[in-house]
Amino acid sequence: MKSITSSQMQAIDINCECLGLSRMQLMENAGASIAQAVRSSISSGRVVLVAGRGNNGGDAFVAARHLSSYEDIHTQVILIGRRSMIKTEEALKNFDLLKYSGIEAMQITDSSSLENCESLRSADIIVDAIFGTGVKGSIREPESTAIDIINSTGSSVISVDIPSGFDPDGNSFEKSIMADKTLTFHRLKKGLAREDVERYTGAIEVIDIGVCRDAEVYVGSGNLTMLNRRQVDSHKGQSGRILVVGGGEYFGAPALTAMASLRTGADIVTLALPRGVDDIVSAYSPNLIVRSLSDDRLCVEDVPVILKMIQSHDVLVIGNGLGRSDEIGEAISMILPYCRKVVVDADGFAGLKNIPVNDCDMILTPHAGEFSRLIGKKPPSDPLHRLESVLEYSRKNRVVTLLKGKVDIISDGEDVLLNRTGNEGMTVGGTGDVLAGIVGTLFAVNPAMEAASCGAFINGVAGDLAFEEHSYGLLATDIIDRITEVTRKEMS
Ligand SMILES: NC(=O)C1=CN([C@@H]2O[C@H](COP(=O)(O)OP(=O)(O)OC[C@H]3O[C@@H](n4cnc5c(N)ncnc54)[C@H](O)[C@@H]3O)[C@@H](O)[C@H]2O)[C@H](O)CC1
Ligand SMILES: [K+]
Repeated sequence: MKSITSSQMQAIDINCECLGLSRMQLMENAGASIAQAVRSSISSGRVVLVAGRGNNGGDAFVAARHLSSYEDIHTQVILIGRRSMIKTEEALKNFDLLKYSGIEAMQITDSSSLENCESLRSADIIVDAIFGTGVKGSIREPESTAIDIINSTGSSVISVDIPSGFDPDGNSFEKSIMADKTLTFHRLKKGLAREDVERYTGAIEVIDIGVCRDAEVYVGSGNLTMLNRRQVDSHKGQSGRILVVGGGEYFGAPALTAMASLRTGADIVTLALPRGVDDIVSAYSPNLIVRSLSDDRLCVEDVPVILKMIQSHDVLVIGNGLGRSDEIGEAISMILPYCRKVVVDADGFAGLKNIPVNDCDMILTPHAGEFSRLIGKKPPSDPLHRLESVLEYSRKNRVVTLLKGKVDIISDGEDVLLNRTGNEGMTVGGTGDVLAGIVGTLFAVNPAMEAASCGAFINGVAGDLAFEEHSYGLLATDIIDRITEVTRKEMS
């Protein structure tokens, strides 16, 4: 069964919110499913729900409200902390609803009051909702003692989402609740997919909480929360040194790629350009560092110089405006095997005859015509088969493919994401060059799949902002001008 990380789950949460499905609604579904699970375990008896101060606890407050309507079940809530310490609005709202269901929650700030808590020891079921995917670092008090006490009661324990203390992503952890059952929401969390977890989780059940499909299938603002951010104390070069190898046939393409890369936050963008376009691009913007190649087109003689430059850059973006010839294709195929991270776009595909199967991390950004040349046939027109051909190509060649279209398809050979930002005004020349620059900068500090999918999203949103002002008259430079508006809003 597909498992996801806690940050992927958080991204889905945010994407749901953007689509209009609130955390409150998801919490209500989560809590109701906990109550349902308790009810199917016991028809009568004493249930104690031990809640933390985050949304894991919020789920338990909802469950308690649902259980309170069953007279033969005595429901008690213990909050580890005070009401004023509850972290989220939706958890607080559900805490405050408890009193209207006749439930008086105990508020514990000192673990000693848990030591002699008779109701914990005599509970038929304890619901563990101290924390779920939000656990960070070593377990503090009184949560730490709460975990020990719950584990010592011998009561049947149902854990909400994740046994409290257990690491959701499969990293090491110091202590955890030992549950008899774990109800995890929406998708199996990566840490729960491991072999040896039964002693902590007990039986695992994946509970549907009504997440809308698009929140997971389409790239959204939530996905951008997974991007690594520039550190406050970062120094020059830490946010990405990008080398653009392009131009020759055109000078505009590599210049657009380079400016987009800078606008996305790269520290340094160097262009290696054939003679003739080098001077034009140098004059285009003082922000660009231009190194001249040997001739008016990329050629094999340039390879040693480029390989040397690659050593001092994080990502190579190659192809924009290069033109096509056997010599250019040969030079590219001599460069690619020595790259750590490379974005191949436009005329760069000529060098991909036999993709170098090495530890090179590669993102390809073809449009439909370029993709059909890569796979040797026209890509299927129906969405599902088109998606499968991108998945298959990416898996076989161990690359991330961003197939551009009305709906972009992004795959790393395992997962597939779709991007539907952007508009028909973006068919104007140069938008692909801008995308390659955005993806290149993100790739410097993020995994390829995140860089490609979020790059497509940012490029499209910037294009939508440009369309609002310029409609079908929008230019690629208008998109570049709006990149920071998108990244400031989405990545601050
Ligand atoms: N779409 C979904 O999957 C839904 C998930 N829900 C539930 O929400 C939690 C995640 O909630 P969050 O508020 O992000 O964090 P937690 O409640 O898991 O924990 C935060 C809570 O715990 C405290 N804390 C964190 N680390 C420590 C520590 N080392 N020591 C002590 N205390 C710690 C922190 O201070 C906070 O108070 C998810 O698991 C689901 O259960 C939604 O309710 C429904 C949708
Ligand atoms: K839990």
